[in-house]
Amino acid sequence: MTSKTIAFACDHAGPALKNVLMALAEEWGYKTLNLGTDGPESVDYPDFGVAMAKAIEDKEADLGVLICGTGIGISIAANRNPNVRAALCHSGLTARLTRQHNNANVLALGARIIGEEVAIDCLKEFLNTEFEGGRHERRVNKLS
Ligand SMILES: O=C(CO)[C@H](O)[C@H](O)[C@H](O)COP(=O)(O)O
Repeated sequence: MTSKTIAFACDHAGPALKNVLMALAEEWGYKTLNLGTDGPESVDYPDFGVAMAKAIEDKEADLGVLICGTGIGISIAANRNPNVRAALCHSGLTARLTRQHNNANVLALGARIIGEEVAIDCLKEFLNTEFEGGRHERRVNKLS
């Protein structure tokens, strides 16, 4: 059992995938924080990227998952906050490596780019992988 809280946010391209991933995270013992959006009405991804950044900055969540059509716009928005290292991933391997090397604290996914199984794989690797530190710590420190 983990006491970590994972925040989830998406634009209108992501509610279906967000619900699948949130349910899985809860099944795996994580607390979840849903920052919306929850319906198909068109919204603006920066609003949700910024909401995620605030949740990370305020320590309401330990890690986050962002979803938009490509994962690009919403990760750009979140990454403008210096507390966020959002990584756009398209495979379990990239999700694992961004935890090991970049200490990414937010996983970004493109709901119109990858399928559900790949997204689940990304989430599993992201949540089950620790930062390696060492030479990577020096590089991550230079990001801020
Ligand atoms: O920000 C994006 C592109 O990097 C996302 O894919 C958005 O979800 C997309 O732009 C939304 O597009 P829509 O035509 O308004 O659904």
